[in-house]
Amino acid sequence: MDEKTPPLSELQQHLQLLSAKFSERLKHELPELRGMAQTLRNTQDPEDRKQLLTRVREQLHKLSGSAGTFGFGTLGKQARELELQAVEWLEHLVKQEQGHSAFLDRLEEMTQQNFVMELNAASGQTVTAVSQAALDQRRIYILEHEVELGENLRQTLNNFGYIASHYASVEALDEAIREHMPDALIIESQELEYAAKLQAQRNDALSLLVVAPQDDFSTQLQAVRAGAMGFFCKPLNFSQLENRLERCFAQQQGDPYRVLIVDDDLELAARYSLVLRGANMQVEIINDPAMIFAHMRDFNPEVVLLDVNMPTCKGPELAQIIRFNDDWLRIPIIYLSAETDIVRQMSALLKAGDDFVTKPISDNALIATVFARAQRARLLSNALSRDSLTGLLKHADIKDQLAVELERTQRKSSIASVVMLDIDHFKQVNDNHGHSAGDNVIRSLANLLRQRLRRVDCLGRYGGEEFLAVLPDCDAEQALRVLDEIRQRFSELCFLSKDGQFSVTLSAGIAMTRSADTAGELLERADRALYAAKHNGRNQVQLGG
Ligand SMILES: Nc1nc2c(ncn2[C@@H]2O[C@H](COP(=O)(O)OP(=O)(O)OP(=O)(O)O)[C@@H](O)[C@H]2O)c(=O)[nH]1
Repeated sequence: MDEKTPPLSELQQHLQLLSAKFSERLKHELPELRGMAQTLRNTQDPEDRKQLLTRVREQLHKLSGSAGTFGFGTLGKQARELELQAVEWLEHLVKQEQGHSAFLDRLEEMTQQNFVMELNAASGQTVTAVSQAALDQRRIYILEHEVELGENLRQTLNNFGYIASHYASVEALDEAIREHMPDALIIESQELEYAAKLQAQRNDALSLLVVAPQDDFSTQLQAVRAGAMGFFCKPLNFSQLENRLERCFAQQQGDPYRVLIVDDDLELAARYSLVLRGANMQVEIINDPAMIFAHMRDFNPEVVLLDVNMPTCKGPELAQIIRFNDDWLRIPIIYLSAETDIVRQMSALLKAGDDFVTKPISDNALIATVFARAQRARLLSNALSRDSLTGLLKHADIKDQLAVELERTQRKSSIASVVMLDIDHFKQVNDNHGHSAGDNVIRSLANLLRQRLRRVDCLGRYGGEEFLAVLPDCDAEQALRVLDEIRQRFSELCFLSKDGQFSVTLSAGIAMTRSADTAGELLERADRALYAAKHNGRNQVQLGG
């Protein structure tokens, strides 16, 4: 049930539709409760009363958790108070038979009221929508008076997959900006005044990189005051500059957090999902806890939201099942429950799980809780699984991804391409230009791959100068085309070392998931294709048999 984030107005409409659906549900649920209250009045047998009262309490518990979320705050509060009384009554069933008549009066009274949707109160929790930036290709403007340098930089950034434009004067840049705002601006330090003015006119900060003839303190301070995110001295190191751009964009817009909701209440789950999608998160819902494994594997959530009271399996039980699997230890589990008893909350958390959110929860509180958990989970996961030089997955993690993807293609009868890439004669790069120039080349290839491949593709640093990419739903022809384009662009990149400029090439081998039963076999095939590419003269892509 993974859907794209709808626009805000559409989202609000969806939310209202769900509240209307919930209101329809109340038309059955409230009379049902009233019926139970009346039966309770006439039931004398203590065992029957206990059973009935337990059902009433469960029903009240559900109502107290959901009504407020759908805008029926008063009903939610009343249900909560009655639930607490029902609990009390259940605990002292034998001793205290008198007080319950007042309880039943209040219960019947509640079910007869005509509750109105308190929309204003509910939408006091306005859903914060984060705009979905055009992620595919970033527009970069360069203001550089030295035409040759500006053009070279433009060409290099285009090779990385950006749409770069070069301007040789502030006037020309200003005209372009009036037409279309760029995602980032690279500007010379003598034009910082213009950059500062531009920043002051915007609500959100523009990614600004400053190029200066020297790195003195006062120019850098000026750059910081203009809102610069990077400062570079001439002669320009293009790959360092590109790397900084990449970091700026990664900070601005990461992939949406993935959230899995497990709740047997369809409408409530749909509501949470809409609210989180409105905050640019990707959400899947499951109503049957037994489906958990497939969703954990395929969707790979960064946060799991668990209802506590589900008929077939309690939330803490499901949390314990999730914790049986070491691969899912990093994923935070948040319980969503109308349970306010701190002792019972603690006991659930002691079994498994990381946090407790009490229903009804405001939209903004839900977003904030999930966001904070997801952010931390991603940071932790990146720190553990990402290679520090390139930010790509480490050897073991990309191999894990390969196994996951192979299993998925086998289950769904789909295909994926697996690519092994290696930089040609890399030892010579190190020997001729130094280790740090070599590191720059590795980082640049990682950035280029990130830019040119899709977000669904998995990328890892397999070895020193060797990379592994897994491209889901990508046939051999597409893989060949895209890899050959990457090869071509990489060969056109111009690197700088103390001894001058140089360029480098790469070789790649592709294997198709269909051709192998195991991840090991696939890697072997891709490696053989890479070997063939090297053997045939390098700077080429080969498709394995
Ligand atoms: N700068 C840098 N060099 C690395 C890193 N990891 C591995 N290397 C170097 O990469 C070089 C790999 O060289 P080889 O495997 O002999 O192959 P090659 O020179 O690339 O030649 P072919 O693959 O046959 O085209 C070695 O010199 C390693 O020291 C790294 O993180 N940074």
